[in-house]
Amino acid sequence: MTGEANQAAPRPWAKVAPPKPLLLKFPAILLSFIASMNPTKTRFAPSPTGLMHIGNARTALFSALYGESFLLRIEDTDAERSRREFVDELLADLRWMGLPWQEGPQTAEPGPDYFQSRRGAVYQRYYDALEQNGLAYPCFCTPRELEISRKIQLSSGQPPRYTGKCAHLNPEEVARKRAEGLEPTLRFKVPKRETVEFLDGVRGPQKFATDDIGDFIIRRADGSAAFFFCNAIDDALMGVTHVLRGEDHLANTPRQLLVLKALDLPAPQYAHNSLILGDDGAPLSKRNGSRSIAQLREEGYFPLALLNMLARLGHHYDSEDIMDFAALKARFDLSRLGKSPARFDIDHLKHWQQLAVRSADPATLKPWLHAETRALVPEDQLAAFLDIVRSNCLFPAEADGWARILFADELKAEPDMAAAARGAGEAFFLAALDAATLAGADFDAFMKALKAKTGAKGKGLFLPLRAALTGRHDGPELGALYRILDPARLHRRLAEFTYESE
Ligand SMILES: Nc1ncnc2c1ncn2[C@@H]1O[C@H](COP(=O)(O)OP(=O)(O)OP(=O)(O)O)[C@@H](O)[C@H]1O
Ligand SMILES: [Zn+2]
Repeated sequence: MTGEANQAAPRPWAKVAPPKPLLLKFPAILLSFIASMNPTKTRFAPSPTGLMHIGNARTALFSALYGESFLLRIEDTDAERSRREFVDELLADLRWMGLPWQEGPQTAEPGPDYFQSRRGAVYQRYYDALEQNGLAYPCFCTPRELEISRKIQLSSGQPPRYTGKCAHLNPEEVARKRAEGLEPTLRFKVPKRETVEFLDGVRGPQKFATDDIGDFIIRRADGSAAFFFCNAIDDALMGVTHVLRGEDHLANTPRQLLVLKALDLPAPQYAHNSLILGDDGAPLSKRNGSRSIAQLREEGYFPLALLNMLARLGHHYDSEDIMDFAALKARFDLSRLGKSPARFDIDHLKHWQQLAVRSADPATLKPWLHAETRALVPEDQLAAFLDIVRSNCLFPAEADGWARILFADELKAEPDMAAAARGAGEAFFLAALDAATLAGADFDAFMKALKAKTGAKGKGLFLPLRAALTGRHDGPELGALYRILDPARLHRRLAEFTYESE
């Protein structure tokens, strides 16, 4: 492995070691040891609050590409927005993309190992440890009080952050407020006048002053764990060595490093990728209804196309060839990640889709077709039809269109194509019928005979034939059409214009 992220992160802020909670000291040492023995372990930790979009998918892919082992964790502490069906969709999307996770849930049934909503008891041990060591305190401030304080700070030109008001409550005051039935949040006490530094695998050295970070909530009033806390704790407990995630989390990292340091837990190395932007220039987000992976899957995109597009979105490969997951993984290099935001362009995805369709074998292509399409195509014509699909279609719906043209009787011609056929005249099609009868399955012989009889060439030869046989401008080469059409149907289509042109 190469790349900046594998160098030890400098931690000059670790000058004064915090009091080590005895209860947790031994496991922490053990965890560091295990982490040092283990291979690079990455993770994807989505919240099941919507359908996975291309930004999430790229984060998952980069993590899977980089990690020697890859873990999946469901961050479902937001009870209001988290939904079981989104976990289902998420697992389906990752499986469809072919991203194998070595650790993580196999079903959407929440369990204590990889669903944060079920890990309250684990987190409680660490809350207790922080509180006992004076590193966290209950906060009874109401949302309204916090909002007023925020406004005051903003109006006096200060950045809004928690004032630390409740840090000064004595145990009696805390007990009294609790007795009144007030449910506090738990805040992490941020050390003063320190600097948090880390080496970001994408963005290089990072430095944050703790004085710019207000004491932040690590447990919500309803008892649920806040992101800063459970995300960091779980990475440590699960032995994650490298966190590849979106840049939206960069400012969270110093907070998470402070929590881990306070608990003497090992910190992973972080690499923050630029966000993927949509057409409107805003980052893709579950909240703004960005195009979902499920939607792409339904439209018939191949996972291989998506993987190849995503792997090149903000990451450079020397080869422009389509590669499978293993090849993408072998050539993935953290130092080739770009710092500027990448824009999702559907045409790039279509480019890879075209390569994926072209290179797909029958075993991949056949189930990709709609069931109705498969029902239309005679078994002995399937291979020839798949060849037509490979060079003419991007999606199953397009393949279905061609199956209807080639294997069903009714033909809906584009208006100008019907005119083009009629324009060629009765004599042309009578000659074509004769030539077809003479040549049988031999397309070259058919063309030769038709040319000889009519003197037509170039567009004047091809266009009326294409018009009569398919009713469409574009499509498979004429020879392929000629060979795949049932002779009786071919003759009927040519004969059609021997009457109409009168
Ligand atoms: N537009 C984006 N581009 C790249 N990565 C993204 C983008 N949006 C989110 N991510 C990353 O996807 C991972 C999972 O994030 P999460 O499940 O919170 O999704 P989200 O789209 O940010 O959701 P929400 O809209 O609820 O904030 C995180 O690592 C996050 O940084
Ligand atoms: Zn408070």
